[in-house]
Amino acid sequence: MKVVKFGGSSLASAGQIEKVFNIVSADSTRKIVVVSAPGKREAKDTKVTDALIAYYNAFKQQDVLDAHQEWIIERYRSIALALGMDETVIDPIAENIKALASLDVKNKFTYDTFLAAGENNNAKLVAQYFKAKGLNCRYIHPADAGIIVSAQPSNARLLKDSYKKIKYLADLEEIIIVPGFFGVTEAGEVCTFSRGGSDITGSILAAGVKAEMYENFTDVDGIFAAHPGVIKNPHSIKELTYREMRELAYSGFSVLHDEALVPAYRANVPLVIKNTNNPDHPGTRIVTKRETKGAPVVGIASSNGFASLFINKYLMNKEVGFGRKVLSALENLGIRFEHMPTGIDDMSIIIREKYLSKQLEKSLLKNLSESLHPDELYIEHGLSIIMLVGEDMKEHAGVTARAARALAVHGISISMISQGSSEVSLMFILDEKDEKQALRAIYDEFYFEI
Ligand SMILES: Nc1ncnc2c1ncn2[C@@H]1O[C@H](COP(=O)(O)OP(=O)(O)O)[C@@H](O)[C@H]1O
Ligand SMILES: N[C@@H](CC(=O)OP(=O)(O)O)C(=O)O
Repeated sequence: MKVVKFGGSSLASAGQIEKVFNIVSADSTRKIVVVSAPGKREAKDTKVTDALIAYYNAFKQQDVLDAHQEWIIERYRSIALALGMDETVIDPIAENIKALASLDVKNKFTYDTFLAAGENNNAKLVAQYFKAKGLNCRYIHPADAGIIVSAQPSNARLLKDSYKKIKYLADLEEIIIVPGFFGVTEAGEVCTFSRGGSDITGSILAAGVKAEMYENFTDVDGIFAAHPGVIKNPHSIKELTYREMRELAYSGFSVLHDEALVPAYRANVPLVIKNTNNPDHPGTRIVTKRETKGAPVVGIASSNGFASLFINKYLMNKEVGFGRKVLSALENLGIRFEHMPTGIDDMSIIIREKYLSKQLEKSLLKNLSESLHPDELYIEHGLSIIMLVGEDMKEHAGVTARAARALAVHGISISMISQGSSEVSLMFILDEKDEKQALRAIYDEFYFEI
């Protein structure tokens, strides 16, 4: 059996839902369907999830709510009517959206309950439509599917025991329609994964029922070798390993949530990214191991919003415990870090700017200055990372030199270079203003080999 997940772009309108129906009914092994909330119909449109966030903010500020509620209800109404469904199917959806305003604003799961309503109502609507079209299907709430998660609002993690329950879904007769993006805590509270988390639901269910495949449907013909917003007509990748995808998802390939890889990978379920608008295209397969050797660089990702904490002290390499003191200072302030390129006498800690408030920054510099007495200590903002990814990079000499030369030719200066010992990825850290040009330069350098 296959688990199929349809993203918001695949469910944004009646026309899209019609395509989803055709895809599901074309293959009788597609038994579990995970749906997102209606997404954008065109670039400037608003996703239902974002409209629910705006609704929640108004609710929290005790603002007027009617316009927010109406906009969301209207999204579902226009879809249902265009699908030829009876107007009354909207009644329970409208009631549910309005009832959110009676939740307890102080409950830490209220925000998640608002957001989850986007997928929950959509899954019910889709199931009703599929049924009316003669498909033997059933809506199942994540609590009944067995998706039980830790009580971390907006950042849920599946509790391992959940898999014991989830596997019963494999024995059900009907096609199962499950809303993505959220689970419930042991106390029964609705708790979402982080944004884009319907991909995680699909992966969990695929692992739980030991699916033969997890098909993730979106609006592109698979994963491109670089962001389509920066590179015109980028090369589409036929096959990627889980490790490569993990690196790419981490560093900016927004097409798949990076946490969605683990469940499918551990259960050895192959994952395929496919296009709802072009379902005959084979898409991109994500596999545990590649059969044939690949090009040195299979994908190039980039991401901005990084800061670098720079510490220099003469004879740092001889000072026992130096690194521990740096990491303890970060830990004590609850700051997570991403990378740590080092030299003999210096060390840089790369941190996402969103996790470094002005106040934290001040405390961090003060603590480090007192505990380390460094020669130099400062934080640089406005950095981007460019990540070249490929498991077979280690077998090709000169990848770093080629990438660095491509940047030099365009006059782009590199702040730092970092490569882990597994050599799956090679990272350049540079000024945010150079990010797009750097991506184009490196893409052009490796383009013909990808
Ligand atoms: N390397 C990449 N390959 C393919 N798509 C990418 C890549 N990087 C970013 N994207 C973007 O990701 C989008 C799909 O992700 P998302 O918006 O989450 O879709 P969905 O709503 O279907 O879940 C694509 O439309 C594309 O613009
Ligand atoms: N609707 C949620 C969850 C999700 O996964 O959506 P999508 O599949 O459209 O990325 C969000 O926007 O974050």
